[in-house]
Amino acid sequence: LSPAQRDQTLLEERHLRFISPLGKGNFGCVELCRYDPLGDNTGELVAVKRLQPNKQSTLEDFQKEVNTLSVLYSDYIVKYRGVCYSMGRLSMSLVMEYLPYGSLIGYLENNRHNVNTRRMLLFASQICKGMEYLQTLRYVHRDLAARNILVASDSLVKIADFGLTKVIPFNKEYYRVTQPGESPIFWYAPESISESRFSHKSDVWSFGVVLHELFSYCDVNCNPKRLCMQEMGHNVQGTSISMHLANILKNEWRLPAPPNCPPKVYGLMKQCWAYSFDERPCFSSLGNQIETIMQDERENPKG
Ligand SMILES: CCS(=O)(=O)N1CC(CC#N)(n2cc(-c3nc(Nc4ccc(C(=O)OC(C)(C)C)cc4)nc4[nH]ccc34)cn2)C1
Repeated sequence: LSPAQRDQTLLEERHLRFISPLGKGNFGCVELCRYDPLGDNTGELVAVKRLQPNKQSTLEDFQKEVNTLSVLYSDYIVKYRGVCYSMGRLSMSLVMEYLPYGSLIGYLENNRHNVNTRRMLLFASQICKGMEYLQTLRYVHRDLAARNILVASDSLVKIADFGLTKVIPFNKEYYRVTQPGESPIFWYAPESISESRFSHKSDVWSFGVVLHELFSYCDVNCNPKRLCMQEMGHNVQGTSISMHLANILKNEWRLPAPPNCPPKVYGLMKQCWAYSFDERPCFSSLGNQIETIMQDERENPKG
C-alpha cells in the first residue's frame, strides 16, 4: 500500500466503542467493538485484537502480524480493516472484520446435529483454499488448528490468527524457529517437534489434525491433545512430552479415526500425516481430493 492508501487503514482509537470480549490467547485478547466515527451507532462492528504487552509478545511481533494480515486478500482468510495506535505508538490494536459465529470449536459443539458430512467437507475445502492462497505468498501459518478457524456463516469459514505466521526465505523450502515458545505440539509435524522446521508440508500435517477436529465435532473428549496424552500414558517420566510425542509418531502411531468418520476422509488425514514431509500431499491435491469426496457424498449421501 502507498503511504496515502495506508492512511485509510489508520483508524482512530477514540472511535472504537468497546462492546464485549470475544477471545483470549497468551499474547493478546480480541474484543467486539463498533468503529463509530459518526458517533450515532451506524458504524461497523469489528473485532479488535489488543496487544497484551508482556515479556514474550513484543510490539515488533505484533507489527509483523499486522503487516501479514494487511496484505492477505482471500474469501477464506479473515479480513484486515486497519490498525489503531494508542499511548503514542507504544501500543497498537489490529482491527478486523467481525465474524458473528465465532470459532469453529464453539460452532461445532453447538451445532453438532445439523452439520453433516457435506458441510464439514465444504469447510475443509475452504480452509484448504485459504492455505493454498497463503502458500502462493510463501507464508507458513504454523498454528493451523480449529481454535484459529472462524465461522462467518453456516456455509463459510475463514482462517484467522496469523500471530505465528512466517515467510519462507526464497533460498529455502522451510523456516526454522529459534524460540519455540508456547508450541501447540499436538498439531505439529514430526520435523517441527524435533527440529523446529516449518514448511508448507508441516502446515499440511496440521491441516490433517484440523480435519480430525472437524470430523470429531471438536468434541473435547477426543481432541488431539487428549488422545496423544492417552497414547503416551500420563506418566511421561523424564523424556519431555515433545520427545515422547516424536517417538510415538516415529513408531507410526496416529490419531485414530473419529467416530463415524467416512473412510475416505480418514484416508486424507493419513496422507497429511506421512512421516516424511515430501510424501505429504500439497494443498491443491488435498483440495481436489476433497471435491471428489464431496461429489461422491452428493451422489450417495450417507452423513
Ligand atoms: C491467539 C490470541 S487472540 O486473543 O488474538 N485470539 C483468540 C482468537 C482465536 C482465533 N482465531 N480469536 C479471534 C476471535 C474473533 N472472533 C470473532 N467473532 C466471534 C463471534 C462470537 C464469539 C462468541 O460467541 O464468543 C463467546 C465468548 C462464546 C460469546 C466469539 C468470536 N470475529 C473475529 N474476527 C477476527 C478475529 C475474530 C476470537 N478469538 C485470536
